[in-house]
Amino acid sequence: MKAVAVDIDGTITDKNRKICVNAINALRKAEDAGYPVILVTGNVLCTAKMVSTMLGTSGGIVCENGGVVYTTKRNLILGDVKKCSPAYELLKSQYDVEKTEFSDLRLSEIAIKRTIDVNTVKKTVKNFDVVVYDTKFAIHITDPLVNKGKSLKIVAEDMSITTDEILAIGDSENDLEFLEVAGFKVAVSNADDELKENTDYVTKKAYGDGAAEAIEKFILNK
Ligand SMILES: O=C(O)COP(=O)(O)O
Ligand SMILES: [Mg+2]
Repeated sequence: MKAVAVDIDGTITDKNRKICVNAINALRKAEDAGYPVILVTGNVLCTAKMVSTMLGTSGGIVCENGGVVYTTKRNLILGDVKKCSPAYELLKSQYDVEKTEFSDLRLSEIAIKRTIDVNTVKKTVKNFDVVVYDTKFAIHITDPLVNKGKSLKIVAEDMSITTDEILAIGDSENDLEFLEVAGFKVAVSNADDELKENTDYVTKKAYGDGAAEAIEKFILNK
């Protein structure tokens, strides 16, 4: 492996999005050992960039579920939010939905609070050209042409590595695509069943402690 790619919410944090100290330490040690860390998240760029700065990660950043890519070589908006708006407007006309905070900073997709069942969202917008993810922290209405996996490939290219040289760690359905392209796939123990069924390793510990467990086991203690 040459790099580590981690989801943020539910993977290096706890269930309330509070970052886990063990995950911070493991990520710092991975960087110090020469394994750049890539953040791959549904969060907006300014949130992800601040997490990257505070963690000291040196790999690129995939945000908005692949809709936005940030590397030392380029900053790309790949998702088309114009595909997502009509779906959101229909939802809003039928249900009491609310965008997540800082929605004006979201460039390539629309994220709403989990005040509505995700299956109701998926049913309501089924005729629109969108993909809906429930990350357990928000519901995202996204451009089907982008996802975390496709954008991780762009980041890997800018880092002169291939995605099969990356160890990837995630917790929910919006992580499926980036784990799929990674060389070693890890689901934390709190992950969705669908993610756990498609991985090389499921951690014994949950949330950020699980991410730390996998980094120590497969990167630091190799
Ligand atoms: O933005 C979200 O809803 C979840 O973010 P994540 O992809 O880092 O888990
Ligand atoms: Mg997550």
